[in-house]
Formats: sequence, C-alpha cells, structure tokens
Amino acid sequence: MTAATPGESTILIIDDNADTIRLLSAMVRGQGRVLFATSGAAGIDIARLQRPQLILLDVEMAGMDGFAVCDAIQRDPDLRSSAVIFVTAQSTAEAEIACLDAGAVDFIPKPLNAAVVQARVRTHLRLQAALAKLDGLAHQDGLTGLFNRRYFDSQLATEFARHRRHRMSLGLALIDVDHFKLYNDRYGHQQGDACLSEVAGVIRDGARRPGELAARYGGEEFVVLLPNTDHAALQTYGDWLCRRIAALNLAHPTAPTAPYVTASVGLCAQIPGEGDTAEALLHTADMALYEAKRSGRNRPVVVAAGAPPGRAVDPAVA
Ligand SMILES: Nc1nc2c(ncn2[C@@H]2O[C@H](COP(=O)(O)OP(=O)(O)OP(=O)(O)O)[C@@H](O)[C@H]2O)c(=O)[nH]1
Repeated sequence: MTAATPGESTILIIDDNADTIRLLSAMVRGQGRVLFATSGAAGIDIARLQRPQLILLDVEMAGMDGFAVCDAIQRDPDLRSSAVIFVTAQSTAEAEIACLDAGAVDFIPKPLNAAVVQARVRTHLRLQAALAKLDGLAHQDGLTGLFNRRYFDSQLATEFARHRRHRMSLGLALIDVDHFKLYNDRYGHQQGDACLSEVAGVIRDGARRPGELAARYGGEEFVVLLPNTDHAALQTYGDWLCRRIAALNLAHPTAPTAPYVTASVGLCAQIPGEGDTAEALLHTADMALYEAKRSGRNRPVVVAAGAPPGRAVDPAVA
C-alpha cells in the first residue's frame, strides 16, 4: 500500500456502462486521479499496474461480474490493499450484505447522488491514507527509519521467489559497524544511537534503485536487498558503502581499525535454483561478513553462494 493523502489518491472506476463512468468520474474528479475500465478483467490489469487506493466497482457487468472481480482482488496480495466500493442498483438489505461479505468496504446505491458519492469516497480515501501510514509504521525501525527485520524477512522471501521465477541474480549485503561496543563505551548509548542513524542514512542513500530495500537487521547490523545484481556490482557497491561510511568521519578514537567509524560488509548474490533457500543466501552473506571482520574490518567481502565457509571469491571469477 502506498501512503497517499486524499488529493494524491488514485480512484479506479470499473463499469461496463460508459455513461455511468462519465457520471462517476465527474463526481469524484476533485478527490484524486481517476482511472477507468469497462470490464472486470481490464480493471484488474489496471489495478495491478496503478495500485489505486479505491475501486468503484459495478456489480452487474457482462463477463466477469463485480463479485468475481472483488474476489480476485481479495485473493491477490498485490491488490488486496485497494479498497472496493460496490456501485449497484440493487438496494435490498440482502444485496448490501452480500457486497460487504464479498470484501467491499462500502456500498453506493444507484441512482447516483453526487453528495453521497463524494462523502463516501472522501471517507474511504481518508481511511486508506491512515491505514497506509500505519502499515508504513509497522514496517519501520523506530531509530533509523529504515525498514525493520520483520518486513525485510517477508520481502526477502517474495524477492527470492521472484528471482527464481525470472532466473535473475538476487544480491544481499550485511553491514556491521566495527567495534561498536567500544564506541558506546566511549560516547554512551545515546550518541551510539545517533551514530547508527548516520550510518543508516548512508545505507538508505545507497539503496535508491527500484526494488532495493534497506533494513535494520538488529543492533548495529543492517541488511540490503539488491534485486537483479551480480557479483561484480556487489563489489562496487560494497566498496562504495565502506568509503561513504568512513567519509562520515565520525570520531572513534578507541577503535583499533581506524580513528573514525567504519563498517564491514558481507555480500553475496545468487540466481536461485530449485532447492536453494533465502535462509542459505542470508547465511552466505553472514559468512562473508565474518570474513570481512576476520580479515581486518572496514572492507567489503563478496562470497559465492554455496562456497565453503570463510572462502571469499574474486568477484571477477564468481
Ligand atoms: N547505542 C546502541 N548500541 C547498540 C544498539 N544495538 C546494539 N548495540 C551495541 O552494539 C554493540 C555490538 O557489540 P559487538 O557485537 O561486541 O561488536 P562490536 O563491538 O561492534 O565489534 P565487531 O562487530 O567485532 O567489530 C554492543 O555493545 C551493543 O550493546 C543500539 O540500538 N544502540
């Protein structure tokens, strides 16, 4: 679900009657971007691409009727966050209950009354915006504003399956601040928190390509999901991260590695095959991180998925 204020919302009208579409569009135009489809199947396709906050759905349509469309929306994890309001001439209590039972959030009766349509759409757009905000908060790490581990885990599973389907290479980076215990000991926990936020800012800046996802994995450890990324790109990314974190120039006089805050980065990538698991990929990134720490810290280490523990690979031959 994307957070949107009512003015930025997208409303999709699915109706096989062009006159009704024209009428409804004119009524809700001021409340967001209005899209339309003249069949259930076309509506589902548009919803997948445009992720509308609200779908105004005709019940009686040729081919796929409104109930079938609503059912398809409820079953599709990518569409489920769109709220459906049925628009129908059937005004009996049974018809209304059937619409709500089908998963719709509301019901607009025909003939259409502009004030009623606008009030209902306004209310549901507000609710959708509030839900999106809550959704975002539930996925966020309170200290750094990055995604939290729970959300990362769910996205890792989804991306792993997607990369397996499309035979694409999925990259992972585990980032751990070096000698952070010493930093806390020297400056106190509060400044330690501020340091983690600064490091998180660099990690966020480095994960801006579509689909990239940066999360706080726990404590002073972060993780980045890098879709469609191969070993060579991992090495470049890891070098960049280490350089940028060092360039924050956060004093760390008691660290044996350098007199400023540094981080170690473990990286790996894999085109997931049958039998491969996201857990094993994470484990490989962890091995790479261990190797980065062992071999001196303040560096990236890239490991081939499935390589024996501790064996770093030259990215050029991976
Ligand atoms: N300030 C602050 N400290 C944290 C937080 N989470 C974990 N830590 C501290 O991070 C430190 C991690 O210490 P260690 O796991 O020993 O690792 P390290 O000192 O970074 O050493 P290396 O990882 O081996 O370079 C511990 O002192 C934790 O208390 C946090 O949210 N805020």
